[in-house]
Amino acid sequence: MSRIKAVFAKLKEEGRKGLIPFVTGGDPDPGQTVAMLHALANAGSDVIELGVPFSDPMADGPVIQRSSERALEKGVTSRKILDYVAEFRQTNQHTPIVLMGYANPIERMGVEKYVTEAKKAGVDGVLVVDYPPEESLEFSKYLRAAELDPIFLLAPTSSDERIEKVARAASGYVYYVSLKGVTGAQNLNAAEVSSKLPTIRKFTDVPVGVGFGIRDAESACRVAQSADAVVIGSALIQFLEAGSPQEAAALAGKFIAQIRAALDAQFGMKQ
Ligand SMILES: O=P(O)(O)OC[C@@H](O)[C@@H](O)c1c[nH]c2ccccc12
Repeated sequence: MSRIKAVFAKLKEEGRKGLIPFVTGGDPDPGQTVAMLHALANAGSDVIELGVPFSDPMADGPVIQRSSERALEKGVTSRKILDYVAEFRQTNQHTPIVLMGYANPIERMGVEKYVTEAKKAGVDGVLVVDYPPEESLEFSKYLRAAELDPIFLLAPTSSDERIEKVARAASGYVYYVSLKGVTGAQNLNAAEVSSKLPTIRKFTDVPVGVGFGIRDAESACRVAQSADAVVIGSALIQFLEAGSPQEAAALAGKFIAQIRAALDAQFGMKQ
């Protein structure tokens, strides 16, 4: 069973909700990234989304754009991201890692090689923002052959037909984008999210993770009423920006631990 599948099966059994932080690999300090991954895992993250920095991240708002730029300035490449994962895996074999990125850096390495190297490093899933399922048949084929989960995005604008197609191709989890906009947007509407999820669930049993605009324990708990997992990126990165790069691991753990506690207090696990 894939690590992602195992994590969601356990959450379901316990009646708990998944917590998925997003950080850009190499930001704020490449020397801190592996420690940060461990801190996120130890604070109760169920899956970690690790961003591959890219110069033109069109789905991202200013916070993640800045994060990506900082990492690029420090020379963080796709290869280095894979090395961080491999180092993390030496002592953590249970927390799934999903690589988040754009097609260009992957194509630069070569799609097949990228998948082989990702598998070797201990990656569990890959989300490529500009690879919708119909344009990434070859890529998905390589991922499946390597037993990596292709993670796809659905959005409020997705038609029922599209939802069906993506839901059927999904494994690991489906990523439902909560709003029309970019990462870090402020107009989250949990009621709107919950009205869309039954359409996705009609076509698949794969868990649904929801992200975009979740900023704190309160918004995480509201979205978790209907989602299987919540994704938090920009708010975490902003929190890290307020501290020094050397403290990044400790701060990331602190931020995620309080959201973990709020979710567990409300869903399933008795304190
Ligand atoms: O930043 P937010 O609003 O908390 O949303 C999560 C998001 O950052 C993360 O999942 C992500 C980062 N880059 C992306 C690109 C596309 C889809 C999702 C993402």
